[in-house]
Amino acid sequence: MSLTRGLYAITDSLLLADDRLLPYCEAVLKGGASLLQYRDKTRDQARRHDEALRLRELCERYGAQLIINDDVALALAVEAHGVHLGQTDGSLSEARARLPQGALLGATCHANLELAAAAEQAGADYLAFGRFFLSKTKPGAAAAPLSILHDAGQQSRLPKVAIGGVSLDNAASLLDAGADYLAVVNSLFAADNAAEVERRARAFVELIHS
Ligand SMILES: Cc1ncc(COP(=O)(O)OP(=O)(O)O)c(N)n1
Ligand SMILES: Cc1ncsc1CCOP(=O)(O)O
Ligand SMILES: [Mg+2]
Repeated sequence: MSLTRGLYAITDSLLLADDRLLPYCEAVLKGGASLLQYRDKTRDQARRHDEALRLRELCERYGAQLIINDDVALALAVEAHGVHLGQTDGSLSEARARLPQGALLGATCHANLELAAAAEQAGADYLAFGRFFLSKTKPGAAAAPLSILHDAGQQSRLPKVAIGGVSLDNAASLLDAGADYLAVVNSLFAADNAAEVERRARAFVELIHS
């Protein structure tokens, strides 16, 4: 399935503790998210494998794609739809070579067009830029200007993902600046119940397709 535009939900092990992972992820998928990233920084390999497998099954039920953050081996083990790698997560070209044909490879490019060009050269399927707004999930992430989205579009035809503090209040500014996907953690998952998560996902998706 090729990438176009949409909502890219990213999990967070703190916000999704206490058995919230599956129901809240199902809620974003019901709300129309097309990409779901499993982002878990713990070292509990057995739990990570189990959760990733369940999320892959869930994504398949909703016609969405599961992307594994940081970990090519886990993506291969659970037959995920793809992997997202940052600048310190290993070689993109090696990941490309290890992944099966058709698997998605995403790359963090911060606010740097040279990183974007290198990622494209290495075989990335999308380019992620940010953080654009203050992020509760990753408060130390370096700021990126909205103009990087426009500039990246001049250089590449690959889909551009915007990340960092994305909310329903600022989403339109990112879409206007050229974002194809909105990658969101806190504004989706910091919610009291799954119905609210679904409502927020639906609102993002409506904005993206309006
Ligand atoms: C879609 C998307 N964009 C950027 C990131 C950040 O990746 P990275 O820089 O490797 O930081 P961590 O997420 O691993 O802390 C991402 N995960 N997803
Ligand atoms: C992983 C990552 N990389 C840059 S900001 C960020 C976190 C995004 O989470 P939130 O949507 O809560 O700001
Ligand atoms: Mg990473």
